[in-house]
Amino acid sequence: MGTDPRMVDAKRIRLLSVIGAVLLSSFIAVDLSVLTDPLQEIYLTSRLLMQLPVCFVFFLLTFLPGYPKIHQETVCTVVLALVFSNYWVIVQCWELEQFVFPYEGTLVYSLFALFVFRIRFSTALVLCAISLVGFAILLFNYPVYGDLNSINFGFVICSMFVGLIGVYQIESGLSKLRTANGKLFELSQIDQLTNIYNRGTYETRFSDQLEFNKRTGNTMCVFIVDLDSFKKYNDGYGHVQGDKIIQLQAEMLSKTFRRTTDIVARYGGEEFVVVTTNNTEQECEQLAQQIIAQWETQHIPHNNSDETGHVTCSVGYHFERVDSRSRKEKIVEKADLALYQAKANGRNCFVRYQEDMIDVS
Ligand SMILES: Nc1nc2c(ncn2[C@@H]2O[C@H](COP(=O)(O)OP(=O)(O)OP(=O)(O)O)[C@@H](O)[C@H]2O)c(=O)[nH]1
Repeated sequence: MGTDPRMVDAKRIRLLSVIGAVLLSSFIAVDLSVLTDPLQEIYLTSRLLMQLPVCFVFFLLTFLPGYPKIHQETVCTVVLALVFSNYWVIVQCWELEQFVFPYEGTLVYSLFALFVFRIRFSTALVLCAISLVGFAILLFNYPVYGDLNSINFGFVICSMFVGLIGVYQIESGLSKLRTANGKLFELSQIDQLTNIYNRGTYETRFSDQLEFNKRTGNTMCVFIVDLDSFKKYNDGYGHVQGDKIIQLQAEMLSKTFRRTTDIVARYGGEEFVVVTTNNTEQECEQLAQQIIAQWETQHIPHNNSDETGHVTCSVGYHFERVDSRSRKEKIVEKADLALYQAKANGRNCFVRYQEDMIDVS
């Protein structure tokens, strides 16, 4: 439930600290108008020598590169410093002239921390507990508010309690939202039937990887895998069974291509695409062989198959040493051409793209 340090925007915090300081300063003129000269001196000491410098130090701290990591503790400390300097003013005004300086300002400081700086619940709890203890000590030692001492204390407790409930609700709401967002993000990336990348994710990841490989000069190999006579399989065994075959193909490809840089995706229907980086030509041929061989091992009956009597697939692939001229569309087009050739060769086989290959589709 904690705040992710990456989500703390130092610029926003800085702006808020300036707004806080301006609000604080705007009260000065009004407060001074109700204070006598000796009390004005105390008041100005608290504002000009304590609170505003604390705000300024806070402002400077937000420039630290590691500030997001100490945001919670910093806000808590800064606000407690403001709250206790206010307690100091209350005590001084009372001791000097029995003047009842209002305590409500301290509540505003805490609410600012809770809802404007949006500190997390655990930090808010510490902040509220310490300021409440401070207020209790003040009231216990100085009967500043006379008969209203206990009522005022009760009011402060209730305000803090309401504030804490608010923080808790915001925090748990945000946490649920974050989880839902994560789930949505995952759903937008993953194909629901096969649990591998969908076409959109494949496109983006392929483009990113191609750009990276252009800089490093790595090799890339794109395999297009297509289940054979799948329409007939569906017609004979039903769509539900057909779905299971599609899932199995995805599972087998995911097990074969396990590198973090490998992209295994459902290209559409019963067609899959795999992008792999930094393999040799021999390795790519072995991988294509493996994709075909896996169905041989499974030996799942397909009585309507034109060729073998069991489920098979065809593979077209294109191997390329990437350079600045490499184009995604061209690479895929070549792998696709190789796949058409594999189908034309009688299915259940793999074909590597050759420069002299003509479009047989
Ligand atoms: N069960 C199931 N079938 C699908 C899905 N997506 C596409 N298909 C079916 O896959 C079949 C693909 O048929 P075709 O494109 O004619 O290809 P094919 O019958 O495999 O023939 P070749 O590719 O030439 O071997 C169609 O019947 C689609 O309905 C799916 O998610 N589940």
